Amino acid sequence: MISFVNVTKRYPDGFEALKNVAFTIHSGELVLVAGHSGAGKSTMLKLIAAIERPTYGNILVSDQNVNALKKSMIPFLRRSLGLIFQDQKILYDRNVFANVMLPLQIRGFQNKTAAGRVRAALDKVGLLRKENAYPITLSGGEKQRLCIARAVVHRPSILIADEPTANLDVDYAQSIMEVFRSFHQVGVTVVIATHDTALLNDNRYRILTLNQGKLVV
Ligand SMILES: Nc1ncnc2c1ncn2[C@@H]1O[C@H](COP(=O)(O)OP(=O)(O)OP(=O)(O)O)[C@@H](O)[C@H]1O
Repeated sequence: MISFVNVTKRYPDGFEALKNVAFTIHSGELVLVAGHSGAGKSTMLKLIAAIERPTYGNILVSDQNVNALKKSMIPFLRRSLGLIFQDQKILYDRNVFANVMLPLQIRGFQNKTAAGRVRAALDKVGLLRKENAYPITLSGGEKQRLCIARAVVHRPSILIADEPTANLDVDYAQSIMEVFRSFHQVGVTVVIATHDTALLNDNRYRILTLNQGKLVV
């Protein structure tokens, strides 16, 4: 579960990106976050992951009060999260397998266990055939799948994605959404910020809409 209780985020320059925002996303839900450019979508996702901290209000993620977390506890919060942000770099000097392996190596997994998990993650996103490929040879959609595989390889219960279908054509965007839906179907909570009108017109999804930092109700 993710809960925002009257959350305001003011950046150091004084700009209020979120104003008194309150909502709850229940475990296992798939929710889209919509709004104009600058509405505060990325800020909302960064607050969930404690990449940014709120100025006022409380944020609960899986029963943890994120604002009360000491810096040293943030890695424990992140273990339950899979993050797909635009600025996460793919390593071009390693193949697909090694890119997805990296988060597990950092967490100290044994190679054999880790290799099984990497292949399971690549299989889920449809990239198993490309495990030896170098990222330079992948299409935009395949690179996005690589980022998703890397985000889910430690089996998080919550997936957070910022504009995961940006710059992809309609067919690729739909297939990326299928990947997110498949995680949702096995009980993962999925939160996706998007501008994608095709997605936002799909009435299967609950949508949280932001307008100038306020939640539209
Ligand atoms: N570190 C920061 N310092 C100051 N202002 C910031 C910072 N990060 C974001 N902002 C401002 O906060 C507002 C909301 O930004 P945010 O990135 O959350 O919007 P967004 O809805 O994700 O926009 P987009 O769709 O263009 O990505 C914007 O006006 C942005 O300029």
